[in-house]
Amino acid sequence: MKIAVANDHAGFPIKEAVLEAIKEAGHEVIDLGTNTPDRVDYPDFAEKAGRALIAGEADRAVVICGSGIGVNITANKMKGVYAGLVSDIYSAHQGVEHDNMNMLCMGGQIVGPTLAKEIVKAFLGASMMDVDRYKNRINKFKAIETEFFK
Ligand SMILES: O=C(CO)[C@H](O)[C@H](O)COP(=O)(O)O
Repeated sequence: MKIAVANDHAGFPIKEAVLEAIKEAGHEVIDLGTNTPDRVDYPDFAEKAGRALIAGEADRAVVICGSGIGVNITANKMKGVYAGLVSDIYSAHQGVEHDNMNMLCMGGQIVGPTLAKEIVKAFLGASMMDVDRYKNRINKFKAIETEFFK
């Protein structure tokens, strides 16, 4: 898969670990920055990753700020982006299996590099499960998305 990666300055400290995990899992990185510790605004980077998903340039995305919250809120404003804030391995795969999460958000001030690598690998190794109740629930949140995202 092609995986978009975007982060702000506070996500930068775990970026290298994230890139390593993606490559070790056999996927291609689309690096959307930032690539220095200089202060930037997280919405600009969450938006880049969301646009890459929506345009079909990326299959999934990993986006990092200090807490993961700012990028998560931003990304979920974009129709077609299903972002989850994750700091544990179970949620990293369950979010894909049940909810078809296509963007993983993490906090570089919350999750260390070793855990971040395991989270990324769990996210990338997961697939949506073919279970009617999960598909029905996704259809329900997509109906809400359609109503509210004009
Ligand atoms: O976590 C974040 C948003 O949820 C940002 O990374 C954080 O707000 C950056 O703060 P600062 O500019 O003070 O370094």
